[in-house]
Amino acid sequence: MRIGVIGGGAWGTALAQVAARGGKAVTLWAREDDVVAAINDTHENSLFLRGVQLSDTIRATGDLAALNDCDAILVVAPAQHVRAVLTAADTGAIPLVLCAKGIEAGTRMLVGEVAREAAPHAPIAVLSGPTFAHEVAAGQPTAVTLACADTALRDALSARLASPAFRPYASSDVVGAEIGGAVKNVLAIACGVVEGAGLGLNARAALIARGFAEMTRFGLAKGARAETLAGLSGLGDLVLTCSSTNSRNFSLGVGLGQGIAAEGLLANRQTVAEGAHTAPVLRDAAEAIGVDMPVVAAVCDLLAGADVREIVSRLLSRPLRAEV
Ligand SMILES: NC(=O)c1ccc[n+]([C@@H]2O[C@H](COP(=O)([O-])OP(=O)(O)OC[C@H]3O[C@@H](n4cnc5c(N)ncnc54)[C@H](O)[C@@H]3O)[C@@H](O)[C@H]2O)c1
Ligand SMILES: O=P(O)(O)OC[C@H](O)CO
Repeated sequence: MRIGVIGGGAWGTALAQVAARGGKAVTLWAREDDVVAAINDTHENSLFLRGVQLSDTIRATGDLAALNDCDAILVVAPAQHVRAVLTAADTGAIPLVLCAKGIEAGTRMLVGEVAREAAPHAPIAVLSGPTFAHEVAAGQPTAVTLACADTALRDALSARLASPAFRPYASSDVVGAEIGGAVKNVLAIACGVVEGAGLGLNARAALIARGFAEMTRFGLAKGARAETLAGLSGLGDLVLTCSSTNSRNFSLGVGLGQGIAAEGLLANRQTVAEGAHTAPVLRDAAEAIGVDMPVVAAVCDLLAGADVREIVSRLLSRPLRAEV
């Protein structure tokens, strides 16, 4: 199975490295000419994944047409750009493995729904889970959810990508795998706020648990399965992203918690904090179907400039209620 990758950010590059293990050829499309040149000339993506020596069987290209002879393509552009790159790539019926975590602004579509519109003939799979790119690229042990309705395709993809250090767990719940990854980014911002505002570890644990309740309410309403949300792509990724400043979303929240305005934190950044884009879309999508997501709403208000103490006091003064 010849693998192509769309997206030369940290995660696309790390996944190219996963796919290239054992000396297999991988074609990686990157948007930036200097990323293409750096990968081909020095086998390092010095812009997005500095310090990782990449396999010399990874060939980078700036030409999307170079992916047309692949047997499967990992789509690793940020969620807000997936539609544009898939439309431009025009890869026909080549299976797409969606690896971005987010919801498209404007349409409120999950990345899978976007891909079905932009590439209507392509079989769709989703790869998601607790995966810091640097650790994956360094070969540290990692497990992910690989969701696809077509079991033969799913098994072929799993066999192609698996190694002792990279374990895909199979699922048929594509929507569930997507929702976990999209929602956890917003909740990670909230946990970062708790850290930045010095509210303590009890508060962070409470937020992870109550955030997971929000993820579950929204996911079930959208047709996800509870066990997917409690698995690697949901709770697993939530715990990872809410625990470390290695997370861009958590780090953004730390800044907000310290009272720094979102505008400044988000200006001129090269790396993506998906939760900032997903938060308002998720809040609106939840409101539209009557799902209560107070932590997500609080993150939206903080991103819009609300005062941290006011938002914390609003959350803590909500009426007491049953846990479940
Ligand atoms: N970095 C990780 O550890 C990690 C792990 C799992 C999933 N993800 C997800 O992977 C996706 C990509 O994130 P990343 O970390 O690889 O990115 P990154 O932050 O390392 O780099 C930003 C990426 O955005 C791309 N980009 C910027 N403007 C663009 C445009 N107009 N059109 C197309 N692409 C554009 C850049 O080319 C670059 O590839 C995100 O959805 C992210 O949530 C990331
Ligand atoms: O750095 P973040 O917050 O985008 O998180 C990266 C991955 O999604 C963690 O699984």
